[in-house]
Amino acid sequence: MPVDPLIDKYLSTQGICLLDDATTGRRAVATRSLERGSVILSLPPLYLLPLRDGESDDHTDERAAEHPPSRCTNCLDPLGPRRARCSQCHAALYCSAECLAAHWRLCHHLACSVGGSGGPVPDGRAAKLKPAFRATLRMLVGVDRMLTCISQAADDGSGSGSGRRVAAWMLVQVAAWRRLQTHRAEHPAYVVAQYEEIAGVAQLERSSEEETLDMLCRFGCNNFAAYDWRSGVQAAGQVCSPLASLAFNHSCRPTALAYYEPRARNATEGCYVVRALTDVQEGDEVTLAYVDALHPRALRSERLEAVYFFTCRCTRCASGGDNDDDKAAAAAARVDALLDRVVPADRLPEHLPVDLADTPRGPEPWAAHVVDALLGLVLADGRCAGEPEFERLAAECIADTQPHNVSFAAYRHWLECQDDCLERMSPASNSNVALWACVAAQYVLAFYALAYRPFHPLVGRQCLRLAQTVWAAVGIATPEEGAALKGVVGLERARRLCRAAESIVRTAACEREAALVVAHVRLLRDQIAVFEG
Ligand SMILES: C[S@@+](CC[C@H](N)C(=O)[O-])C[C@H]1O[C@@H](n2cnc3c(N)ncnc32)[C@H](O)[C@@H]1O
Repeated sequence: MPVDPLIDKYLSTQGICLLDDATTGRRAVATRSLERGSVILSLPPLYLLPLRDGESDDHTDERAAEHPPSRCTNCLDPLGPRRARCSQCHAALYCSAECLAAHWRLCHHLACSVGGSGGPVPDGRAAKLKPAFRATLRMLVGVDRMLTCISQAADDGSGSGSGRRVAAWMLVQVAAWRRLQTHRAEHPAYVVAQYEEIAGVAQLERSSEEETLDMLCRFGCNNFAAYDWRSGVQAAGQVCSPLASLAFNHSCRPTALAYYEPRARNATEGCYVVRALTDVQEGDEVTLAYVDALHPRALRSERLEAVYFFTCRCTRCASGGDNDDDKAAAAAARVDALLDRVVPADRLPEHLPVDLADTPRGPEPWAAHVVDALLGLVLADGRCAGEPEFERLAAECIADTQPHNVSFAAYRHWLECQDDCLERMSPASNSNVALWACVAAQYVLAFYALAYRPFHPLVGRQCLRLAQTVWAAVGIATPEEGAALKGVVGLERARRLCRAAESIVRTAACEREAALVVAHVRLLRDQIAVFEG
């Protein structure tokens, strides 16, 4: 059934359509084949909320203080000395005059002066609210203002001389906003009580309290986090992009990836971008991961049920095993079952390099084999024929492992070990620290490759991290340790990892992130080339 003429038309130009689905409401299906890395959607969000220092994207941090704005309203970069302030509302802050101009053209011309010059949140009123809810209040007032301005300007007739222009993307986003699910009845009482508190402070002129509560429920189960492209793990803002929320269902084995791109390709303004993580065939569903695909199934389900109010029916969670038609999904489900295993409390410490006194021999064969298969696939050197082949090989590599080797607990252990070693690594440190860092980084890469798609930017970034760690280790190793290092992961491997990192981030990462990773890769490859004469 058609959803909305505007939405249907827009999506058809992107190579997808929305189909009714008995389980999920609607699902986005490819109407032509979409190549890995291709942009499926690139649309400015209806609203982008920069988080302030101390605020988290889920607003659960009760200690969060109401700090002054710390990030640019347009690109989410930290505000530096070149900061610029909108001269009309005096509220919107930008990292530069360029961002101010881009944001004005994009949408600020529309909503800037509405509601006086007091900024997006009514003066003084925000102070009545617990700090943890203030980001939601700012989002609520901001989205309400955008919706009002867009409908008023559309009624005026765009270009009518009021200076307000309604762009096509705004109408598409508003049409999608109206169709988003609220899951109102499923919100627990304590969440509704929080929303009532926020609605009471916001006092939106054009929306009743009921409508305001619906808006808050929509945010709760549809908004996305925008990550800082430098760290990739720290939320820098919250994105309200209704079309992306309406179109894409969740999968623990998603076919696409979404991120906020401050200056998207062919545009000066920020867009919420959805890109294919793998080749998508005509008729296949395009999905995103609403939760971390590396988390065990129980943790993923818990979060999906608590925040998004559904029981996941994705191919990975619904797969019955070997008899499935979708062999790759069955392999992913087998990997899932292994990652889910519980480690007896007394087993994990055996693997901890407690005092880092022992020289590591290298990671266990399964991890080295998974990394080899990954490099074979990405570098297309004939050692791994394609993604299904990679998934089959990866599942085989870990089939006979023990829970203390392959499980979520083991992943957490190696991640902590990597971070710990990297922090301690210096030219003066015991060079075993560097060797352990290489071992840990290789394990982490193997886990990423198992749980995310091989061309996921996190996999690319970890390839770079491992290559950088090897290079740092070379700098501080004694000749004997150098020999041990070769056994762990040598410079030839580091070179291959560099090529893989570049290829992966060029496929699906945010452009700014990809540019940063590529610059690091180039530097490292030059250093290795000089070292080897
Ligand atoms: C952001 S919306 C996605 C669009 C939605 N299908 C629609 O028609 O509005 C999220 C909602 O879609 C449904 N959904 C998304 N992914 C799902 C999945 N893997 N399993 C079951 N339901 C899902 C749930 O009702 C969820 O609350």
